[in-house]
Amino acid sequence: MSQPKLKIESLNKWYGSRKGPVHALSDVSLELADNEFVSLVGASGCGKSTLLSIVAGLQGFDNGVLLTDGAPIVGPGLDRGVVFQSYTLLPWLTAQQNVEFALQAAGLSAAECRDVARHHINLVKLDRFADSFPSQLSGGMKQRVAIARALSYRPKMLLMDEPFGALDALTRHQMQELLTQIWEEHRLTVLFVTHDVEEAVYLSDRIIAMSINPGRINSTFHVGLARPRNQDMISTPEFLALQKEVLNAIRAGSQGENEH
Ligand SMILES: Nc1ncnc2c1ncn2[C@@H]1O[C@H](COP(=O)(O)OP(=O)(O)OP(=O)(O)O)[C@@H](O)[C@H]1O
Repeated sequence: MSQPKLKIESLNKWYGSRKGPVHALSDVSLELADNEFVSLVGASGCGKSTLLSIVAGLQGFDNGVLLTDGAPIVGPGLDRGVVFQSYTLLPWLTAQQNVEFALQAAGLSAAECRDVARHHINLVKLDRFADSFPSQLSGGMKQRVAIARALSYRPKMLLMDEPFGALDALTRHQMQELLTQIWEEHRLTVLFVTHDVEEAVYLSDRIIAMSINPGRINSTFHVGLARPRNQDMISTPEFLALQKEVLNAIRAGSQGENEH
């Protein structure tokens, strides 16, 4: 049997705080298959961002197992692209240059950087805005640049923390369409954090609902909706029933064990 793309086993993470230790992740175990799209949902503070940043290698954990393709994750790497809610673009560089900058760090020549960056700017449909600076771009466009940048060094895994959380509803739907299209064409493993259950159902193969205090996995939902998906599916009984089930799980997990 092939290795899972991501394997998390009995992972624990504690933070120190003035009020005492916070058990941010308690015995979290999760596997992602190659090309699988998995969303993490749950009440604020259940550890979604912590888990994502640990997988990104941006912070460590106290104990447990964390492997990608069977190898331990010990820090950030080009095999994992990260997109956050805030756009994190360099304001003094154009859209094209922001992507080139990431590629220079990956060791490509100047000509390769230019070509690969242009290809990914086109992929996110920003051809006409390649030479615009972030201040000249809308929120959705800035997030397209961030996605182009994350995809440009061809990661095997895309880690996204509320990437569309700051966008208006229409732009958000457009970005969901774009992401689905890119994911269907290029196939990569995605771990996606969102507060929006509709978004999670629309995008995912699987949804992981987490509980708070301590942060842990409380339920898993397989999304059986056919692909390719379209926004019309959002009003079908099947979609709405799953959305309700996930919402109920989030509600049930929003009061911590430590608070009863
Ligand atoms: N740097 C830190 N120091 C201390 N405690 C932290 C730190 N970062 C997160 N926490 C705590 O760890 C728990 C999990 O936080 P985390 O941000 O991962 O949750 P989340 O589910 O992503 O929340 P949200 O949906 O609000 O972003 C919370 O109790 C939070 O207060």
